[in-house]
Amino acid sequence: MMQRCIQLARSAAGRTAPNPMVGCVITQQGEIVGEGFHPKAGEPHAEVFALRAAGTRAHGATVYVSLEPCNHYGRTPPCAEALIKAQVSRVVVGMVDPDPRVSGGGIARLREAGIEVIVGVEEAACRQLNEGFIQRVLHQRPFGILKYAMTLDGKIATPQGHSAWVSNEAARSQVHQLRSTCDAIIIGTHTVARDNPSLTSHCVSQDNCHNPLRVVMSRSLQLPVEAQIWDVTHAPTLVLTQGNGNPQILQQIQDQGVEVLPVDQLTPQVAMAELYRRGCATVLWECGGTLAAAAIAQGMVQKVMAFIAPKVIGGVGAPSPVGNLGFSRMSQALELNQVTCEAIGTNFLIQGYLEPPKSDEIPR
Ligand SMILES: Nc1nc(O)c(N)c(N[C@@H]2O[C@H](COP(=O)(O)O)[C@@H](O)[C@H]2O)n1
Ligand SMILES: [Zn+2]
Repeated sequence: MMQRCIQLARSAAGRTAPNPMVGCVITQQGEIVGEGFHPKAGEPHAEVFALRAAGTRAHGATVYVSLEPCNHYGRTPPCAEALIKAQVSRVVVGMVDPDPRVSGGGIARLREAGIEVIVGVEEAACRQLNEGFIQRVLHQRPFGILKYAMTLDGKIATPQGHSAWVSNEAARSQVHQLRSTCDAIIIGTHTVARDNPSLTSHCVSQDNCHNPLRVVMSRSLQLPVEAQIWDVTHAPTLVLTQGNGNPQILQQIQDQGVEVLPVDQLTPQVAMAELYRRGCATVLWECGGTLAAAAIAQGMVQKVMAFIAPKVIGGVGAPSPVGNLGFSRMSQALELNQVTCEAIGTNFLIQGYLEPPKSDEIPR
């Protein structure tokens, strides 16, 4: 049932920030009588939809929910009260809500009302479902994912910068799917100029056409006038810049509907702070090696997703996915945790989590 909750929750992936993805299932004698998920911040919580579907069959029922029911008045009233009012008997919770407005309070309120509460069922999966929300709430910044595709010899392009395509079609389609679950994607000046990416989800499935906010970090504004990313018909674009870059390009892209925001110091940290302010929970770094290294060094990358293609392109000057981190010894290498490896046809996806950087190891 908790796996079903997670599946329901995921149907709103990319659309709930700053809120979490949550799914809820209500059962009577093992039979599902109501289901729901949280579709969007400002709309009712998953429990409310499931209770509506169950109606009077919620009396004496067991409720499964991937996140602790809330007990606060936010954009919506407390779910704990709704569950008490519906006279459910038992609530099975995936994980405690890290939001300090809830954080154990919902569970305590249900127990106080005489409802049996079981906590921590499929907890690891529930935590993974909401790694963006957890990062946002606990660290006041979005969860950063660095994604790249490289050849077997560690190159993301030829020495001339040509990169279409490193990975196979199935891997690229998985990236489109990934984009549809993110709130923003960041690239730098060179990626716009060299790759001309659209950075959309290409409407991966009928029920998920969500496109994240596309963010270009550009100090110089030495950007092409013609680029797919300036077409804001299907997805918005934000250019973060510093100082007085090229005023001509600035005017031209603004005329097309692109938002330009000058900041004092254009760094990955400042970009992520701005995206946090805008409500983002999960941010994808699809940038080149220099920006990727800066993002890692500033602790703005929590997860790495590396697509590896069995190709060898060679070339001493061919770019690699991560630029200079200032390390000179292999013992300084950043090791990923919870590593998984998945075959996608003849390509591989290796992913894992980065420890937060120790300030004495990485130059900032
Ligand atoms: N248990 C649960 N189910 C949901 O469907 C939810 N969206 C939440 N969210 C929690 O409530 C906070 C948001 O409250 P409002 O939507 O603004 O009323 C969010 O931070 C979570 O703590 N919980
Ligand atoms: Zn709630």
